[in-house]
Amino acid sequence: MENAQWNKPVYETNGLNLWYGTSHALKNINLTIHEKEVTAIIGPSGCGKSTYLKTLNRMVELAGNVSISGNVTFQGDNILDRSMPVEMLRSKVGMVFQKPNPFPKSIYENVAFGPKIHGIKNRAILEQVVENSLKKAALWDEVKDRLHENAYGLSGGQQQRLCIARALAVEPEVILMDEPTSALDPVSTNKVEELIKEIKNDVTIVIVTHNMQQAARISDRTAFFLNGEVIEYDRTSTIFNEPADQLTHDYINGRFG
Ligand SMILES: Nc1ncnc2c1ncn2[C@@H]1O[C@H](COP(=O)(O)OP(=O)(O)OP(=O)(O)O)[C@@H](O)[C@H]1O
Repeated sequence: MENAQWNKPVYETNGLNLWYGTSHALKNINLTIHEKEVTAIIGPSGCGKSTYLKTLNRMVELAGNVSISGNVTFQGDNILDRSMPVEMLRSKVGMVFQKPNPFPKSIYENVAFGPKIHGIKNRAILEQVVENSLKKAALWDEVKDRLHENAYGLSGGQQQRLCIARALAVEPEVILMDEPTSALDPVSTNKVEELIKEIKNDVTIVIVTHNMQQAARISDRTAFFLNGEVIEYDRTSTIFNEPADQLTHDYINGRFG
């Protein structure tokens, strides 16, 4: 069942424009991300999905030569304001990438890393955080007897769930996911989808996906991007069953993209 219609806004994007050099990648984006919902971002390759996602934690600036106008507020603060400390933002907003990227450390150390950075030193507390995070990421049973083995020994699907556990360990408000299952087999994909449905009780999720069935299965709202613009943004059931825009209809039905 979808969440209530008006969950509290977490992010509010107003009149966002972004250029890489002279290339206009995001055009007048207006989008509200609601708390404890899964918001899917869909659209053809190159339409600006990842750029928008990476604006939400200001990672996009790492590309260099990026200029931005407009407003993106996170919990009421404009994150594009230079005075907003990016570390504070990133401590509340985790990210999971297309390719699992565990650290070359043990499973335990991967999950304990963030809490340690945040100052937790007590071993018993750390052990509890690691266990809870791995349980939330539906990985505990598979790794509880090998916590001190290198994370690279896990399968790709397990590594991706470990990365989700690592993100959850710092109790973020939001997790941004950039095509988190595109490198995984169907069984692992299913596990990650189930876990996304589970963790949205605790955390807001924004997910970029090329897989429209996935967007339909797991998200509450869907934004359809095309050529740097949001063509339509609505409840997922509306986008997939009765979209307002012909372009959305055509994309959903595989006519292009
Ligand atoms: N670092 C960069 N420098 C210059 N242009 C970039 C950079 N990153 C992305 N772009 C361009 O910005 C546009 C949007 O790219 P983006 O990666 O956001 O699209 P996307 O919808 O996520 O695509 P895909 O589905 O293929 O990952 C594209 O035209 C892309 O070539």
